Amino acid sequence: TRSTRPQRLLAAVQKNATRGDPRSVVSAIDQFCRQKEWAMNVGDEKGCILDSVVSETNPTTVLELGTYCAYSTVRIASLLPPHSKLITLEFNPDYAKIARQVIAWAGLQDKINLVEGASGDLIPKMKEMFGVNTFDLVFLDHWKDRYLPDTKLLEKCGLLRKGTILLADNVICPGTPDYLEYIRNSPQYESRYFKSHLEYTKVEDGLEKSVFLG
Ligand SMILES: CCCNc1ncnc2c1ncn2[C@@H]1O[C@H](/C=C/CNC(=O)c2cc(-c3ccc(F)cc3)cc(O)c2O)[C@H](C)[C@H]1O
Ligand SMILES: [Mg+2]
Repeated sequence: TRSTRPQRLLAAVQKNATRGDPRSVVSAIDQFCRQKEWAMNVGDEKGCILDSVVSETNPTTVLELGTYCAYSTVRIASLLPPHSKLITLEFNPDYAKIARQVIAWAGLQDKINLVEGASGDLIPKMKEMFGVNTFDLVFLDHWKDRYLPDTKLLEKCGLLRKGTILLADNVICPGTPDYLEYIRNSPQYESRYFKSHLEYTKVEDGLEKSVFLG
């Protein structure tokens, strides 16, 4: 049977990227998506904004919602200080399988915990599963209608602390209107919009960075 796009993306990584070199994995995926097949990775333009937020946050504990092919997973983990942890949640086993291989090619297995399952089920288990107290940074990039419920769940589970950063992809395209409305009007958050473009296109999109005020 015909291969899937994530399988072809992985093949491009294994062909064009250097084992153990996360930046070459990121470049290989961007090249594949620009030259061969579009895929819904945060991409190189928004990726630079992601890099700057990660670098200035210098997080010890990161949560990513929606791994897909692990493009942003690798991008984030490559910037983390030693002994820091990135937990990424992916409920589709086929994508998880591809993502694990991309992460392995980048040589970042020691910094990344990919957990298969739905965020709604796993977020309440973060403390018991990983001894996480609170997250320093959360990257939201899963189904767009799940950003708001999962943010409220993170609050309820006490996984956010004063200063925790939430960074949300696609707040314009495809759009996350209920999340934006909530986070921009809540006295518990200070938000800022970083205007950019939908990955590999000229369509407007952007990232919303929100600080939890506690
Ligand atoms: C109930 C489960 C919730 N909990 C969950 N728990 C765990 N994992 C979850 C959960 N919900 C989803 N996932 C996983 O995360 C991934 C899903 C990612 C979704 N991303 C988009 O839909 C998107 C679209 C466009 C786009 C823009 C313009 C276009 F024309 C076309 C496409 C661009 C973008 O940058 C985008 O990120 C993965 C596929 C999916 O298995
Ligand atoms: Mg996205």
